[in-house]
Amino acid sequence: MRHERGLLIVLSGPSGVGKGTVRKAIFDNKDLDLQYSISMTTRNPREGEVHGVDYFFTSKEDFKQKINEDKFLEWAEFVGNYYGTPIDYVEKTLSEGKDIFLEIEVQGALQVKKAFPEGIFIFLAPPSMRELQNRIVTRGTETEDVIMNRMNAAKEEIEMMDAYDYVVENDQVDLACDRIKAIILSEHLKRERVANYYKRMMEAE
Ligand SMILES: Nc1nc2c(ncn2[C@@H]2O[C@H](COP(=O)(O)OP(=O)(O)O)[C@@H](O)[C@H]2O)c(=O)[nH]1
Ligand SMILES: Nc1ncnc2c1ncn2[C@@H]1O[C@H](COP(=O)(O)OP(=O)(O)O)[C@@H](O)[C@H]1O
Repeated sequence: MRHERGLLIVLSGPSGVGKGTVRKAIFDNKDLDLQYSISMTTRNPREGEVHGVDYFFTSKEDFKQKINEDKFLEWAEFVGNYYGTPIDYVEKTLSEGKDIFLEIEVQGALQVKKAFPEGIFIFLAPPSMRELQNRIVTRGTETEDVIMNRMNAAKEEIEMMDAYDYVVENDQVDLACDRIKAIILSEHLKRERVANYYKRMMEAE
């Protein structure tokens, strides 16, 4: 049958918009059966972050070696650090027919789109630039310099919104979470309908 592989879902958007928060809400909600792709990064762990849960933390040397060994589906340099999606787990999950969920920044999402045009690309957008800045400042994990760099990156990232299949506003976490759930469920229905129709059509006289 067609479409027996799982769905690849990419949630992307500017730093501070609430990707991590919304992603956690989606995973806490048991309506969807998704596997999370844990990224590798060279940035230092923040307080409370756990290796192998939030990220695989590594050195720049090790990261570069893995780039050369083609271990990443995509990777990007973002405000001075490397971030990448280990390819093996993505491939394994999809081939088992399970859905995989990636939370990555915009350059990486565009690379994934080239490799997996059938993926579902969701851009999480802030209600306003002022609110975006508020959220990064309120989170309190970055210095003023880093916040400025991230705000500059955000302006460029927001320009890439058109390349996505869906734009979801993160005004309230539970609403954004519901919208994303609705997108994933309807993509499932769409694929099932196409697959069933295809089967019926091929079996019919
Ligand atoms: N391209 C790419 N971006 C990633 C990956 N993992 C995380 N990111 C993104 O890198 C950016 C910085 O991440 P991080 O330092 O954790 O900051 P935060 O997301 O703002 O809390 C965010 O936009 C993440 O979504 C990855 O594997 N690949
Ligand atoms: N809908 C929302 N309304 C208000 N604050 C939010 C919302 N979503 C996330 N936040 C807050 O904004 C900050 C950045 O969220 P985070 O999930 O770390 O963003 P990202 O992963 O995109 O960088 C956090 O302090 C988070 O609690």
